[in-house]
Amino acid sequence: MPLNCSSLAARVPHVSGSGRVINKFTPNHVGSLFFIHHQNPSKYIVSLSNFNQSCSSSTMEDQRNLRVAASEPEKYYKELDVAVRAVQMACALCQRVQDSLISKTNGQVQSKDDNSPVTVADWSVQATVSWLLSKSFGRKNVSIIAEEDVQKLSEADASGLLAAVVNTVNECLAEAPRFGLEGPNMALGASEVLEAISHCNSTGGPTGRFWTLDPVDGTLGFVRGDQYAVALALIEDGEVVLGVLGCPNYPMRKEWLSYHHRYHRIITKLTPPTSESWDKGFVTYATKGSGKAWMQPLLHANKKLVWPNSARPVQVSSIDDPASATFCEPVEKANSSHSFTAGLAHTMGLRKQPLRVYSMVKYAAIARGDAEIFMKFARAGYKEKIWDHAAGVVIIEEAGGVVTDARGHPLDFSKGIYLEGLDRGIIASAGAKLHEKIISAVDASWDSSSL
Ligand SMILES: Nc1ncnc2c1ncn2[C@@H]1O[C@H](COP(=O)(O)OS(=O)(=O)O)[C@@H](OP(=O)(O)O)[C@H]1O
Ligand SMILES: [Mg+2]
Ligand SMILES: [Mg+2]
Ligand SMILES: [Mg+2]
Repeated sequence: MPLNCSSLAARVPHVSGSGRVINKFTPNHVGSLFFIHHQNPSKYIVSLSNFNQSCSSSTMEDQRNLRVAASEPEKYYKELDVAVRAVQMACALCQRVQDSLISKTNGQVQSKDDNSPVTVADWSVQATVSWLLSKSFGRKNVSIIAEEDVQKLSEADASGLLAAVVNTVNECLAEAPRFGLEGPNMALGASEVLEAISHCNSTGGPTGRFWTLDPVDGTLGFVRGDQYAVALALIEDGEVVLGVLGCPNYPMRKEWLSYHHRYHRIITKLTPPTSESWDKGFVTYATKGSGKAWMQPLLHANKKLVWPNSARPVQVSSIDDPASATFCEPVEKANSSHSFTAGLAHTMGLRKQPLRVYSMVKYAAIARGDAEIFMKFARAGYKEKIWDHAAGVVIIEEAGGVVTDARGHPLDFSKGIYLEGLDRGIIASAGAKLHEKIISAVDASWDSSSL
């Protein structure tokens, strides 16, 4: 079989036509140069040996990468690959549901016991991702902690809601082949959908492996037509080892991030759909210890895109002067004290207005260099949940940033559902220098605060 771009691309999920040149193939390759991204070198090597081609590396660094890749296959490759595809599918699902929520306002938003909102999208994403992980890795090998449960869906008067969830899940899973995943042979029934949701009943802890999923983070933003995220992470022996964040409404012009509430209207009126797939939304991801974080466009946003999807690296901002830094925080005052962060901003000499954005999109904004600081100080007694942070933490760290609690201690994902022991609040920043300044500012003002 001749080695050419399409035959190799068919075997190597992340190959694209726009990466860095790392190899010349000789003697029989078709086309003079091949372009490849670096996040999957091990697969790449497998393909080369299958084809029995010789290759010459273009730089010393590439030769080193190739040797490393050949001797040490990338850990969590398969998990990352499935997780990225599943989050891509979840983003497609969410966009469909958000469009229908906004155009119809037909009451598909429910309230949970704590009065927080939940929608068809939250349950449907949880069922879909749970089903896809079980399909890919075997149900008994997959443990998941996720936000939603089936209680409300199982109530006697919830048959309409359950039917909407079942439809939404099946509509999404029918698209699985386009994302390179296997869907069900026939549409799932209500009991299978409920089973997939309630399979997410892991309690986490310090040993073993489990996934953590926030099917829709920032549900309030979601129902308001604004920012939200789909967050999936894998935790092994208490450490987040990979994270994937889908941010379907993230504008490629970062100034639009702060246009919340009016965002949806503006983005749909001012930017007609074009062939440019980067106008809005992406999936960002990283594997612990890789030193790289990636971002790829949403597949469904551009019907012309098929898997393998292309990715590009993301990096935190190099700004370390607070005067030029942008800080982001939750939109809702109830979720984080705006007055305390305003005081910190003043003390540190931050000049810019806070960027208030719903959901873990804030983590994505730091990872891709659109903001430098994220601060969250929840009211005393509120316990942060692991699914609200796990994916964002590993992505920021691999993009070059720092995430700790507001005392400077790492977040502890080994204690079950909650980030037990979290001190004061959460700080993420683009680098150690900025980070230290924030922790010092918190130290200086904590005792006089009412938190
Ligand atoms: N009282 C209180 N204090 C602190 N945090 C809370 C609180 N209530 C909820 N939550 C969690 O906040 C998640 C959304 O967080 P955000 O940072 O995006 O806040 S905001 O929506 O921008 O205000 C939100 O996630 P989702 O439920 O997935 O939307 C909640 O897990
Ligand atoms: Mg959440
Ligand atoms: Mg949620
Ligand atoms: Mg919620």
